[in-house]
Amino acid sequence: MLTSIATVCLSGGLVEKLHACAAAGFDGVEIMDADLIAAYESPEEIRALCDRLGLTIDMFQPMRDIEGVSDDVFAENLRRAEAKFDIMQRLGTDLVLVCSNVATASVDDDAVAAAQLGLLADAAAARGIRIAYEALAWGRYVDDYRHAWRLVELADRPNLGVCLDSFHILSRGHDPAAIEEIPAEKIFFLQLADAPRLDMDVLSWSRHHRLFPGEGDFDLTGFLAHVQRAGYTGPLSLEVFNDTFRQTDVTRTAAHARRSLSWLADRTARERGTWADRLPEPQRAQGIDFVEIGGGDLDAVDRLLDRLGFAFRGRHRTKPVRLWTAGDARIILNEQLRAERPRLSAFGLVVADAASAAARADALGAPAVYRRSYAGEQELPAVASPDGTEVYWNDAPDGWLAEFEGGRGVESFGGRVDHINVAYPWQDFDEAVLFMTSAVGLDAEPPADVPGPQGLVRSQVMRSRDGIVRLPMNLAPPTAPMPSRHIAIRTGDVIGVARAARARGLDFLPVPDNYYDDLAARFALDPELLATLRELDLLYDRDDAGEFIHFYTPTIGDVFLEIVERRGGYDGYGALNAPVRLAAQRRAGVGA
Ligand SMILES: O=C(O)c1ccc(O)c(O)c1
Ligand SMILES: [Mg+2]
Repeated sequence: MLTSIATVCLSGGLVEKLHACAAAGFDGVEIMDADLIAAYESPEEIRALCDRLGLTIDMFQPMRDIEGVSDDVFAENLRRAEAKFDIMQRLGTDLVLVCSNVATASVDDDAVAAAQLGLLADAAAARGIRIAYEALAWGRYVDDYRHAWRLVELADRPNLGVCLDSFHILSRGHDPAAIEEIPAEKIFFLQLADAPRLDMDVLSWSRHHRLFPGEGDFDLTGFLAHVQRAGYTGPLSLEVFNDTFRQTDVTRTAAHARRSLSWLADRTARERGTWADRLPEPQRAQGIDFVEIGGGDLDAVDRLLDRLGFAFRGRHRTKPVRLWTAGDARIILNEQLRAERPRLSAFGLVVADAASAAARADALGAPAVYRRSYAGEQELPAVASPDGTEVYWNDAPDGWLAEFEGGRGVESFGGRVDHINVAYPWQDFDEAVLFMTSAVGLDAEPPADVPGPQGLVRSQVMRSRDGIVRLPMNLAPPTAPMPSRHIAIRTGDVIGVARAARARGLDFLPVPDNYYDDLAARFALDPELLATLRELDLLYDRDDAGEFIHFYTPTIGDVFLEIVERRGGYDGYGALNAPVRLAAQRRAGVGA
């Protein structure tokens, strides 16, 4: 597989972009005209740099508003094109992207447009240059790749072909199946972008909201399978116009971009049986092995877990690490991590083959992490996720339990981890979605916005298909403090757990009275249940499938716990209660 990326995807100057593309392992680049214009290096210097970095310049782009014009406008367009052909020869690249005319087209006649493309191709041929014609989704007369292909066929020049761009095709709902009718040698270039389904004008959607493959809603494996069946063997190139990626760290974003192509090739091979670029087998998570809270001093977390009704299962034989459990939920407290404040530092997943899971994450460019361990102790392979939270894999899940000694043998309530709620700053969110999809094997649910006291918090649940692993991810508004992460424990009797915890002296996150008045208005609740909810600071939700009752502990450092009970088939997270929780936490000084 050859990989490429348009320089428009990245932040910084052209030279920085090229260094980042090479470091991320791309084979080539599409150089955006605007990036070259703003650079102080000459085309010859850029060419030499690409040579040195081992990058091919796969395409120069874009050339705009060429065809479908009057004769005098066309004469001027040819002059403009010749000047850019000069630049291309100095860059040493032989392929130029010509976008369908959006601005100056005045002649809606295929014969005229094809004749002009033919003349442009002839001028290019004299210099050994090839033209890739692309239908922009908002082109004046040509906005469909099938139309672009008809014009290319009509013009009939050996150095004129099409550029296919998944965004323009899929955003308009055009059937990509007809790609297979285009001869392979006429598909000069392939640009890939994903995008969320948005109800907005297609130009703004394209210029601001494109995403790397695996981060949006497009069926890119289906799209790529058509391209493959057409016989295309050129580079898979990313062309992602996105406001966030144009601001984020260039090296990190280039690596993130490269990961998206590895994921796409692997997923296409598995789903469609076409591309051969497979990564190690994805491992389905069968359960949550543990969740770890790290920090320099975790005594307050010990007290919290004790009062909540967790059982102390002992200290690690060789490390400053302690284990608390409630039924199948295992929480590890790790004072080896020198974070100032307690935080959610890691979680472990149970899989059939931990080494394969780690090899896959490694192939996707995730950095491996290691913990000190001694002979006889179970070693778990792990990588760092984009926010630094470590993900461990375990295929012998009870292996490490015996490393803990001196537990008190106290009974806990019956529980298991229901979900782990993580949070990302705005610039890392899409990268996190791709990481959780590609390296951890979770699927993205449709996102939702939760109104918080300092802006909308975007919430996106990543989960295993069977719902055993659920990872709601929150995106903080840019100017708000990062939302704390939390661990939610599911139990069959949240009221009993709450009562016992209160009797042991646990503070709860206090819920305003107004909330209960609203509950009474929204649901015809049994007065006794309503009184219990009010008394114990419990939150409530209900849908057609069932009921949800839950409460939150105070936040310690950057982490807190939630105890939940799901009744019937309730499958959500009490989204309507999230604004109340966020407001209550702000009042309690969290994130201040
Ligand atoms: O938005 C644009 O102008 C633009 C330019 C070049 C492309 O390849 C493209 O897909 C869009
Ligand atoms: Mg394009």
